[in-house]
Amino acid sequence: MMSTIEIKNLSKTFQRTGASEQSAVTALESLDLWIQDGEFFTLVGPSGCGKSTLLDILAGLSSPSRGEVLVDGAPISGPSLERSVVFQQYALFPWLTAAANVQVGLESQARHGQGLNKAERRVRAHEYLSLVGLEGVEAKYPHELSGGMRQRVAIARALAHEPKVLLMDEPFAALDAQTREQLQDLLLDIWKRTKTTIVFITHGIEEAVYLGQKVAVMSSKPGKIKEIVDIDLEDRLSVDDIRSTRRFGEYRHHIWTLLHNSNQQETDTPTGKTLVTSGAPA
Ligand SMILES: Nc1ncnc2c1ncn2[C@@H]1O[C@H](COP(=O)(O)OP(=O)(O)OP(=O)(O)O)[C@@H](O)[C@H]1O
Repeated sequence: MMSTIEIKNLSKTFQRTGASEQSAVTALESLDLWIQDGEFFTLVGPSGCGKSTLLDILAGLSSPSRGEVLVDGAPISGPSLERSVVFQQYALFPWLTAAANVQVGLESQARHGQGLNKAERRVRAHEYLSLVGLEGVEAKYPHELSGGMRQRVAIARALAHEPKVLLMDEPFAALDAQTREQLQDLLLDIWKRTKTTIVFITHGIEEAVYLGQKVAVMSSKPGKIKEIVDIDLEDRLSVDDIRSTRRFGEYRHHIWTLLHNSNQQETDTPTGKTLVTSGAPA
């Protein structure tokens, strides 16, 4: 089967120029990952381990120092509407209405002759605002919306042109706990409906376990994948309060242990299954 994203031997080094000398920071070192088509893949790791660097490379905003990243077999050569990004801060255009913000990617497609006409774009924006639970806010400007609503608009905008991959860099970190949980459920619901491949970065172990089919645990200095944990839980949306179940707690604890014990070589898995230690398929 064709994988959507293959990361092979990826390294990223930043040059730093100080007052007297040049130094290099290795943000990512020899990373291998394989993210399947339609997978919900979460990444957790300590601050500075290279999560955003990896996402920027996947987005085509930054290029690898070594190694390669392939999407459906083709190397990434720059940003593309096939890979949408949602950042922590609501990167909406303040001078555009919610509907116009959602249409930004659609207009870009139309300029390249592949898109919808104006009336179709308006309908599509309405559809995607409804999908994120924001019917009726089409004409509102970002400053008239709450933080959670703005992030919903950002998700609608990222999805409206139907990308293959959704890249999310701590998208819910700035929200209050209740809104965050609502948007987690909304995202799971959208993922189930659209089967878009999602790569989701978070600081939150619980968030990673709740959302991910796989959780990649990173270690820092230099940034590496420490372990990939397969999360074998029921459909989160069909179980009441899955976060309180024993199994959920075991996954959370296992990942917590990985993050807090950087010298640890092996750990037992919550389910007794063998953990995958590299992202590459066997
Ligand atoms: N443009 C840059 N120039 C120099 N160093 C950089 C640059 N971008 C990132 N780094 C360094 O690379 C390392 C990884 O940074 P990155 O932002 O990817 O980490 P992160 O895991 O996303 O951190 P956080 O969780 O705090 O957002 C850090 O040491 C950082 O200082």
